[in-house]
Amino acid sequence: MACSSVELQKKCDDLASKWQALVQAPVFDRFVEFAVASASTTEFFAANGLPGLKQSALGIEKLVLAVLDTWSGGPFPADAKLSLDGQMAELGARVLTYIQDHASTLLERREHQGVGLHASVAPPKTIRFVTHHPDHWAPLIGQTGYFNIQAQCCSLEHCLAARQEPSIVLVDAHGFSGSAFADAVHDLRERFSATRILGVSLAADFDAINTALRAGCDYCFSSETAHALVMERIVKLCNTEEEPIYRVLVVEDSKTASALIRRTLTEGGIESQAVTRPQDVLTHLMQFQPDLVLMDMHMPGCTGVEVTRVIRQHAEFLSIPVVYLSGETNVALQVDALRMGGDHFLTKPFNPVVLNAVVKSKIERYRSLRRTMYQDSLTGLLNHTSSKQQVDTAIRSALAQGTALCVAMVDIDYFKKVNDSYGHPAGDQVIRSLAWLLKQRLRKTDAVGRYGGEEFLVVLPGTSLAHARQFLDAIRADFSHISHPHDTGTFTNTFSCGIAQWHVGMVSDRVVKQADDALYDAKRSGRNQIKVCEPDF
Ligand SMILES: Nc1nc2c(ncn2[C@@H]2O[C@H](COP(=O)(O)OP(=O)(O)OP(=O)(O)O)[C@@H](O)[C@H]2O)c(=O)[nH]1
Repeated sequence: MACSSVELQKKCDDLASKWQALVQAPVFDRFVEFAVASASTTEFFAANGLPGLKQSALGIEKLVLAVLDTWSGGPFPADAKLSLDGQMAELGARVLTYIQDHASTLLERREHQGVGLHASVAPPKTIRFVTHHPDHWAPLIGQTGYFNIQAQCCSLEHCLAARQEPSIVLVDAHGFSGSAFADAVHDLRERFSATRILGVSLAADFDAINTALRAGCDYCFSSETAHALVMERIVKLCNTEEEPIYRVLVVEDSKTASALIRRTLTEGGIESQAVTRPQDVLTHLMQFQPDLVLMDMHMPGCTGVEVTRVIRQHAEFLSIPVVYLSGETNVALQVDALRMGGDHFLTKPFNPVVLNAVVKSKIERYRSLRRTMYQDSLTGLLNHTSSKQQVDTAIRSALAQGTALCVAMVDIDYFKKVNDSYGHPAGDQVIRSLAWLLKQRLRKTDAVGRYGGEEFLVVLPGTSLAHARQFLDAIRADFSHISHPHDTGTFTNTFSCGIAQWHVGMVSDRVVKQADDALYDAKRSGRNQIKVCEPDF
């Protein structure tokens, strides 16, 4: 969970207080506030990795949206009130149980990640295998330890009785009869609020997957899925990073309308800034760096379409989503506005739940598009250009803060032989394994990128040469034990590494070159080892 117990309780209390306000005075404005809060609560649970709580909140949101469609004042529908009362009480009880079970949250523990030695920072994630065939999963369980994940096989009853929620439960459908698998998943979903549930060994048909998802699985795999793909999902789930908060620039000349829009965005957990003069839009875009622009259509001296056209003249804002929000009901004009570089059109008065949903879905798309520009597609790490930029950024901050900085080059040994002996896909899997391992073991402040084919660049701010060596050597030793699957068995592999320490006056190319020279030294000295570049100042 990425939030603290206090934040979780606050979110739940906020929803409850809006519900109470509505019960006391059932007026439409209060209902809209409750509607927005319910959508925001669902998203809050989803964003913080709480799928069980999300499911409960979603039930409330669905009821609310049904009422929003039909009710606009007068006595609040009695059946809806009864259902909402029940679901609010159930959610409150579930949140309370969850908080009591989690005296120290992952966030509280995570805060320690910025300090100390790398190898001891991240608390291990836990995965439980609920299976009738432990031998089948033994090789995969053997791998997890290297990724700082504690795995264990157990019975369903044992798993349900656990005091601490595991990060992941993998439920193996093989060996469950009739509806027992769906019942097991359902019980786990009810019991655990944050655990991700993986259904494996399912029949590869629509009904089997749909039933598993309905019961509460978050991810489904058929019996034909390779273990490597299940492992990839497990590592990804354990590797989640926090998304930076969404940012929206509101271009609107009416201060009242702007305040209303911004309040709705805040309810949805979105940060915003307002521009009342269209002429100031470029300055705000540069300074605030939003993910989306919400644009009024008619402003004094300028239309929203004209402002969008000016924005689109700047290469860096060519793809930023622009959503028009206007009282304009003329469809031809709306279509024209979209043709002129807009992405969506919402009419005023706006439905606040829909506004936040549109804004968020547009931002998600935009961010994932941007990610492809700086991420390597095979590993999800930074690509060559972005990893070099990370070195420059780290040098600037080491200079400003007067702290240490080390840069390392990591290269898989005899990789050509892997491709030649086991095939290119097996080679790709080795590259991915090393990428996951590095990512899993680094601190939030470190950076790792895929520098070339089987070569990685690691940036370790605030780290001495001795610590960098100790940390990377532990990873080297672990990597050499990981068995990689191929068609008829498994094989192991090693890597070599060179480390250089940055000193004041060194440019990024020089420190990277020194790390590369040290890597060459490690290769020449027999591989599967680490060499450091001795300071030459
Ligand atoms: N499977 C796979 N292979 C790749 C990828 N990128 C580069 N390679 C291969 O990686 C191999 C690198 O080989 P070499 O540079 O000779 O190095 P090596 O065999 O690892 O030998 P040493 O580095 O000296 O230990 C080449 O055969 C490339 O084709 C990739 O994305 N996937």
